[in-house]
Amino acid sequence: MTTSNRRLIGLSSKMYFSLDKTSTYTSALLTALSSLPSPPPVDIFLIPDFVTLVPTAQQLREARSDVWLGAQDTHWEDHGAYTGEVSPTVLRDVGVKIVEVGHAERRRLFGEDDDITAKKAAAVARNDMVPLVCIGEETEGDVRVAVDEVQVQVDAVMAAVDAAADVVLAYEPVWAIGASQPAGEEHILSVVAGIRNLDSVKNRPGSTRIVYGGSAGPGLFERLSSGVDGLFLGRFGHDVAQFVRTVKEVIDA
Ligand SMILES: O=C[C@H](O)COP(=O)(O)O
Repeated sequence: MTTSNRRLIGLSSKMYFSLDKTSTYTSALLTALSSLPSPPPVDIFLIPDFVTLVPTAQQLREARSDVWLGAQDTHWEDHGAYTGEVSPTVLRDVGVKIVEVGHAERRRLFGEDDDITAKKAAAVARNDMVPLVCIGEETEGDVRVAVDEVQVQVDAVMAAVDAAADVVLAYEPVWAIGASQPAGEEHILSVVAGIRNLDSVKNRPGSTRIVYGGSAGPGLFERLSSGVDGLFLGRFGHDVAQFVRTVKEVIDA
């Protein structure tokens, strides 16, 4: 796998979209992105739900798109008696390139801890996809406290993932997810600088890109571009025009 330091921006539809909505969203997105240079100067990813991965992969293939297909989760084993789970090998077969693990909603609602998140991240890298590891502190407050809380999450993942693999960390303060506005730029930049300075991050040979997520949308990236590698959008990317506007901002900042 080649390492990359390109900026990246993507969107997870979480469980908001119907089958039809994912299809119409993807078509509109591909049309809007066709005005960008090809290949685009940043990595762009789209993460629909599991059921729509196959038709979305087909849409991307038919459009010969450079947009990366992503998955919202994976199991940590490649095969076995794990009813209801999805294998990372199947995700790779479908054409998935980036897999989200450890999202705050998985941690809070489904009891996923750092150990499970680390095993999932390792499984993604082992199957030649990029782990998109969500990390973030629970409560709004001091930068030092946030970095200490996030360090435990990051160290667990980095101990499990091949040191040469590309990793993307999505810094998503839990208190800024689903909010009306993102965390303040000073807080984001300070915590991201603290993450980059962790031994488990700065000493690994593989690339570690850090994007910000949590009520991200248009108008944010120009304030973060000095220290952050991109954005991870949720609700504020549901409108294709708003998402593409944000993509352009990440390219131009
Ligand atoms: O997966 C994306 C993040 O959790 C952000 O979601 P949000 O922008 O809707 O708060």
